[in-house]
Amino acid sequence: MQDVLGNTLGLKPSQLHALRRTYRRRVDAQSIVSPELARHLTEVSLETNRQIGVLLDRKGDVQAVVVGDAKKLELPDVGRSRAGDSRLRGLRLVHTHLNGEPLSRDDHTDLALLRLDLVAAVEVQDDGLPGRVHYAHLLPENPQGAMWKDEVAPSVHELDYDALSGALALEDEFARARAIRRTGGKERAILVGFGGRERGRLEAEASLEELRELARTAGVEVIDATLQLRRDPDPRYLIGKGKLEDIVLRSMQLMATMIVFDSNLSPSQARHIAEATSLKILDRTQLILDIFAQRAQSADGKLQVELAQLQYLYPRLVGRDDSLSRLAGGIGGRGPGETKLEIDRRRVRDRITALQRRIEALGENRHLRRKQRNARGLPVLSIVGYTNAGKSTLLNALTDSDVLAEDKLFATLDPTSRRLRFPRDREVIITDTVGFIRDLPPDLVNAFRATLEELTDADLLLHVVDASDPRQEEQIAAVEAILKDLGLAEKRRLLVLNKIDRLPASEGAALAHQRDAVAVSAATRDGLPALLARCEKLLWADGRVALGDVVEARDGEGRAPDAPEPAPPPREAERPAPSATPVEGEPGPRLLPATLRRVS
Ligand SMILES: Nc1nc2c(ncn2[C@@H]2O[C@H](COP(=O)(O)OP(=O)(O)OP(=O)(O)O)[C@@H](O)[C@H]2O)c(=O)[nH]1
Ligand SMILES: [Mg+2]
Repeated sequence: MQDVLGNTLGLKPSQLHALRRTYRRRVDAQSIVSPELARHLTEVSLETNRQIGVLLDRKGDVQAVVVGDAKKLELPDVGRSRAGDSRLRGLRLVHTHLNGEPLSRDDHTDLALLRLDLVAAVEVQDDGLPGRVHYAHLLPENPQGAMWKDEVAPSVHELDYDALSGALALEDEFARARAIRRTGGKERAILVGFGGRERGRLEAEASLEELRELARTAGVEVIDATLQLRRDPDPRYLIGKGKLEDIVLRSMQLMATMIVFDSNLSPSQARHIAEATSLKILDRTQLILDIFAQRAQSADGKLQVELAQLQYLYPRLVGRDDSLSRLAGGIGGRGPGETKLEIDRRRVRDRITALQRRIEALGENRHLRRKQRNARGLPVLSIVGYTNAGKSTLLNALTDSDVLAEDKLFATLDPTSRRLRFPRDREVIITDTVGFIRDLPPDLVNAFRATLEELTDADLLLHVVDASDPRQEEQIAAVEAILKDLGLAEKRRLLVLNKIDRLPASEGAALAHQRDAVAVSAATRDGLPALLARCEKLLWADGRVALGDVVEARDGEGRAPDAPEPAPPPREAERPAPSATPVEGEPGPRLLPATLRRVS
């Protein structure tokens, strides 16, 4: 015979014996509870002054007998909930309430989180007999957004709810609703922001807004967003257990398939939260990594993203593999290559080492290619800036190209280079790079170090800022911090305030003056001549880089022997300045499809 669970300490042997005998009882499959079982429970309950509960399966057999205290009953672990599944648990909870109280918050939470078929509370009367019965079952999605329905029966003899048919009908409804949702195919996410001592409300709100953009970029449908303010993060659940429960309940109501946290979760928080729900859990870093994985085009890019994902995942792998299997596909589980993430730690470690080697090797190639590409030792101008600032649009405007530019974060992953011709036959190579973002995951910075190496070759960095974004100050600071991280703090740079077409006239110029920047609109080309003049001055004013002796002046290296002969510069008349040609070996920009292209 199975054991009695829960708060059994201090029970008399006779009471324990009576409780054990409960396992022998059964009710018919349709009834919530039989009058006999109810009476047995209320009698023992009165005698022990504790709540007594049973979990009944769909055949009506007793699966567990649980003892609580006078006010509540804690259910044993009945296995992880299978939310996302349209089925219910196949168990109903029938327990006693000693003070005539209705179903409690805990009762409802258990009903929803454990996906029980039903929860019932039988009132214990003073004479030990069963009184009214309160019960609740889940509801299918409804316009009121109600999660469950509460009912009361005046006595156990007047219970006319068919528990079995009710549960089966509900499962049908859930399955239907899910099938409809699925046709959309998108993940449905609840976003959770977090603010506290370290990050105030305004900052947390702004960050949550940005997370929304990230989610949109990742192709996730955001169905709800909530901000939790709390002095200090909860070490286990970040936002605290109660709040997490609320969110999980809400996610069930809204049929969410994932919860995305705006803060990064520690490995232990990720584990605890994953244990509290079976929804997919993602944090900010994982979402960013996923976007990168979706967007990586080049061999380099794919390897770098995979490396970053594995490095992030590695400390989060703990013996059991179900946190892994939930990462097996879709948002957050997307590997850029064929590799599924369902591999154990050891293999992850081996893979990390192998990736690092390959990236290194590619890095050497890249270095060579760069040298060949720039055999003439042209000055290099690199565009950097916050994601979505308009870097690619600026490159396009300056060089008449059509590099992909769109209103999404991280449109650009792979560096793209073009030649940009100034008046007087002066030429530079201009490079577009991956956008930066605040709290850029360190693993990602590391992984992309190879790509960002290009920046170390730059003679001048154009730091592009979206001057119409209210968060531009933080964005500038975030970019500066990352540049410093990359050892580029000393690089010469020019601040370019973009999108001034969105500002009231003359405000752009005033801002630019204030910050010693150049105000432009890459969209309307406003301010571009001034920008070019400024660049020209910075690049050539000191005579360091002058056409003709650039090779020695730059790095003392001549053109690689197998590099193609650079085409003679076209005459001014043929090619109005400024204008661009793609770097040698590449067809003209207009001939290529409008996808990301790299110069190799
Ligand atoms: N109004 C206006 N919109 C602009 C301007 N420059 C760029 N945009 C828009 O801003 C959005 C982002 O532009 P991108 O050029 O893709 O930005 P990016 O900095 O390359 O972004 P990532 O590669 O994603 O980091 C696009 O929708 C552009 O059309 C501008 O001067 N004015
Ligand atoms: Mg871009």
